[in-house]
Amino acid sequence: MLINGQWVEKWQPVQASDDEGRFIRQTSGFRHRIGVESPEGFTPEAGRYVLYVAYICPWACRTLIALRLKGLEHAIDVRVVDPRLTDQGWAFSGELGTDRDDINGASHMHELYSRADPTYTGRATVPVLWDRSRNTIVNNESADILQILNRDFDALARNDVDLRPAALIDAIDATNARLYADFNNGVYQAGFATTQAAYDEAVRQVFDCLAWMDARLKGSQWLAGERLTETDIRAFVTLVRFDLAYYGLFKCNLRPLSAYPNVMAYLRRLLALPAFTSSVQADHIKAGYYSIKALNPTGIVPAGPLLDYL
Ligand SMILES: N[C@@H](CCC(=O)N[C@@H](CS)C(=O)NCC(=O)O)C(=O)O
Repeated sequence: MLINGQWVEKWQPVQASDDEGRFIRQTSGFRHRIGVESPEGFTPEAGRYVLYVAYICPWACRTLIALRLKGLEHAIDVRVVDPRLTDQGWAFSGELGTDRDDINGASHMHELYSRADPTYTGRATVPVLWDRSRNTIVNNESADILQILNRDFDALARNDVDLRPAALIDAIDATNARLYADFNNGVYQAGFATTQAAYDEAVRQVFDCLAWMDARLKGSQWLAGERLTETDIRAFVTLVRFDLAYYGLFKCNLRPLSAYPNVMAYLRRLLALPAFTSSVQADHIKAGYYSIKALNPTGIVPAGPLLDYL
């Protein structure tokens, strides 16, 4: 991680935990919005911003899906880091077809953080929305970037899609809150738990949440109302990694995903949409998660599972 703008080599992929061994996620440090009246001058312009993502990362893939659903590929460049975290964090090496950083010439993601803030302390996470005009990070919080892509770039979006319609905001926010706590972050809490009690608590939340989603999807195509919203993006990124990584590596193995028929049908429905399918690189997901040494010291990537939906 970066400490006061300097990369500290003793990088530890397992995140912080509380006294009971529960995993704690770092809060994001750059939280600007984009707008014609942005006090920092972050105005919406085609060609000005770059979205840095990793295909392994569910948080980054949320933003990639939103960008493609909105039809913003022509306006915002995307650069992809390698799937494996190195001892210097995310790298640009061209591994598995990833990108070199031709925009900033960085070899590692942390260089962009210290360029944006020479005194930055924290992990150099993806996604990052970068401003090539002011040479800085606009935002590194995927929940914000989802909203930025949905609304702040509306004048440039080629698709007339609203992922957060006013009439559904309460349902979206309520569903997102449960999804985040019990599912999106819940799988990480199971995977990175350092005590049995913390793991037991997390894995129960994950499977209670799957059962709740399955019941909700019985009479509805989407999770937060009768249309596709950002909530479906948030659910998808965790669902599509479930069999590939969370079931095995994160020990979320109480039941297979196939035990939830409505959830499976929903996952297939989302995978039929190009913005969703194109965000899934199974080889990156497996290589990335199984490279977490603290959870998989040998680094061996399992052969399976063979999945008929990917
Ligand atoms: N709050 C962030 C979390 C992003 C996040 O945790 N990204 C992970 C990859 S899945 C990361 O970059 N980890 C690198 C690290 O922790 O050093 C968001 O949702 O945007």
